[in-house]
Amino acid sequence: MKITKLTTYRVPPRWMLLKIETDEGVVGWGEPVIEGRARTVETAVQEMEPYLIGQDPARINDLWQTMYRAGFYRGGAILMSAIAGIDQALWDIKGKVLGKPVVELLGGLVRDRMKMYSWVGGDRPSDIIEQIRTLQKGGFNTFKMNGTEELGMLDTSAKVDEAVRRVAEIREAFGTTIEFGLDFHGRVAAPMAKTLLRELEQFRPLFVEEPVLAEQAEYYPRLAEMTSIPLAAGERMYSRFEFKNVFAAGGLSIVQPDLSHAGGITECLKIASMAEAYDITLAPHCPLGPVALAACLAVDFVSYNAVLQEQSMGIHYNKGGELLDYVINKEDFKIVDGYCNPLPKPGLGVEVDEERVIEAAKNAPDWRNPVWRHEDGSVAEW
Ligand SMILES: O=C(O)C(=O)C[C@@H](O)[C@H](O)CO
Ligand SMILES: [Mg+2]
Repeated sequence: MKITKLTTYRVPPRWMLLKIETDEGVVGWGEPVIEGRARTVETAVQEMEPYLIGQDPARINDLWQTMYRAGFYRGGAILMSAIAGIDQALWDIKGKVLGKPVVELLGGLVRDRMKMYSWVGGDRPSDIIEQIRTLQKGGFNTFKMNGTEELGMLDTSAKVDEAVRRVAEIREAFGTTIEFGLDFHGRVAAPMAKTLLRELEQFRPLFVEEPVLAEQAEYYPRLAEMTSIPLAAGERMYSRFEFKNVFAAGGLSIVQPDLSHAGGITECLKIASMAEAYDITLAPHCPLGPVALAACLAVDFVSYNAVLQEQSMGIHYNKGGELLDYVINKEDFKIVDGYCNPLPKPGLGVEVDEERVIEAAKNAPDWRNPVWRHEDGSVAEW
């Protein structure tokens, strides 16, 4: 079998889908994208084509290593997202050729169902109680929200109180009938992280995500020393070579590689097993589309340390498109009592509605995250 063609489709709300065709008619789908840089990743995918056209799609490991090493420069959000989407599509092809779900090619299920969580509150957290109540009706009992709005590198007690009050209200309303993670989203600088973690400790959030920016990862062990709140990070780290330094330094309890940013299934499987060796849990980042989610689930169902899976149904970013809009087998993604079952179909398990994708790609948005500014006019971490 030979790879014959790669086609990318940028589609609402802010995703990109990749179709890899072969000379025997088997097609694989991937989701290479960096939110807000879809066109850049699209070009990176096109620049990877010479490594792929005419090659045997079954040789995923050789194709992965070639895409990673042959261009001399490596790593980073763009190149690793391009490789990620191509890798996903190659696993999809392999499963379809063998008539098996990817999980079966990876040694089979380590669990029967996977715990899912849902976002609430939006960019500037609000209406959280109501949104939790609504999602509880859909069976969710685990949630994530932004921990703060814009926050200065050094900010006021009032801002700290605002963040704490929001969390206090959640515990007041739901007690321990629900769990929730707080995403600091890189908005919190080291000077404020210590204060916020100390003040939030009493409410025992399930985790605090990106307690500081990924480029400040040396703070993870120091922050972990002063709090019992599990610290989570990983969406802005892109290969096992980045994660190894963080694992060795300590501090992380949860690692959150993104299957569409960190080299795909081939790379994230390695990151997951490295994490397990350090007693670190796995909770793949996935505010994206159905193929990315399917790739996450393939890793979740074979990784003992997988504990939670993000999914984007109802997420505040999905304006103009929803998780299952481009999926024919929607029923396979059903979430029951907050859990998702393994996707049963061969390959990644997503039957892509290609006509819908092609139609939607005609109005591809150029999604960008907003540029926030502090009161003094300086740019704020979004
Ligand atoms: O889902 C998360 O944990 C996020 O932090 C969302 C962020 O990754 C946006 O997708 C960036 O555009
Ligand atoms: Mg996040």
